[in-house]
Amino acid sequence: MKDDLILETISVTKNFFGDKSSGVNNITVFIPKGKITAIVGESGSGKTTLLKLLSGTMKPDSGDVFFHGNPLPVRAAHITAAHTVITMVSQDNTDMDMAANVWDNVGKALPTEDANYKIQKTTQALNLLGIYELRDQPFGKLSGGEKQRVTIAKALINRPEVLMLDEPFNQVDANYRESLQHDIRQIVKEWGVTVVLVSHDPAELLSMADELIVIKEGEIVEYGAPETLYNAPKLLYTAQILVNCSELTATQAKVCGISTKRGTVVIYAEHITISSLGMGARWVVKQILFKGFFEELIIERDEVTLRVINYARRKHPVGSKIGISIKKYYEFGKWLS
Ligand SMILES: Nc1ncnc2c1ncn2[C@@H]1O[C@H](COP(=O)(O)OP(=O)(O)OP(=O)(O)O)[C@@H](O)[C@H]1O
Repeated sequence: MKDDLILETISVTKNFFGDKSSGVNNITVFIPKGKITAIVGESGSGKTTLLKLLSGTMKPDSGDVFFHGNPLPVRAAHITAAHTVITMVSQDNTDMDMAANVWDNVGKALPTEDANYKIQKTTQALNLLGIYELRDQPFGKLSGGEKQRVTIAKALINRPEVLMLDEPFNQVDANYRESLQHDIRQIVKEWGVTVVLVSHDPAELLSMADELIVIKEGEIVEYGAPETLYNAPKLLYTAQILVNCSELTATQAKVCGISTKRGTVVIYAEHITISSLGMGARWVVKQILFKGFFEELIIERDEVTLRVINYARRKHPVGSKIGISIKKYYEFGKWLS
């Protein structure tokens, strides 16, 4: 095993009730040390199962999981304070005491009764996640985002080597999410802690993760740096997960002035510009999605639908016609313009 890997699975399979379409099949994956690796994929693709196998909280039917090159022992699903090397934060907050305050919830993860040590470590963990001011608040009364910070503080208090996060931003509103992502990145940099996380919304992780593992129907289908997978996905599945794009058949592509010998081309919304209004404009604006400082227009022509990013907001109402110019499009394997 290379020094820069911390966890690896070799041909790991875990099915539920003997159903091969459940869980994960024959997965070999390497988790780099001190980096953020995100497992992405459609719902039910096996993300959480893989996370549990990597954390040693689920036993594979076959195959091996190694931690620092040694077999990873399987332990109880409910992680106790003694399990300090790999910690897992799940979405359900089941190991948090709703009535107890933030301080007690976080401090109880320490495997010691030494009062001074507890004060020092708990203060440090709360400060790390920017929640020291919440220390006297009952956990149950916090917002989703605050709760998530508390559970992460608790998971980090014993300075684990690996932090596993299952959908960490699910309950967190958009503003709060960015600062939490930023803080997790800081901790990774400062402490060298390895993070493995699962997300439903991979687009938001493009700036956060160092590596992406793309999983489909229980198998890993692509793996690499977010930028690489964004710019040159090998599979349509990956493009659809990571990018705001439209998939067109060769016949539909013709409507856009694209002639292709492939069965499918993909057009990213960001590569379409609005070029004309009035006479030459043949695309009808069907829907406008408000995205803050820009809009996404859903446009249609001859039963072809495209998505277009529009920064000049409120200029093209529903029902109006526009002309477009497509800067480039993607045929799997190469960009064309
Ligand atoms: N304990 C279980 N018993 C039976 N089937 C299970 C169990 N856990 C997972 N599965 C099945 O295995 C498959 C993968 O589930 P998993 O939770 O790993 O997917 P996921 O990608 O994390 O899904 P989601 O994004 O919806 O949370 C699904 O078909 C799921 O129904």
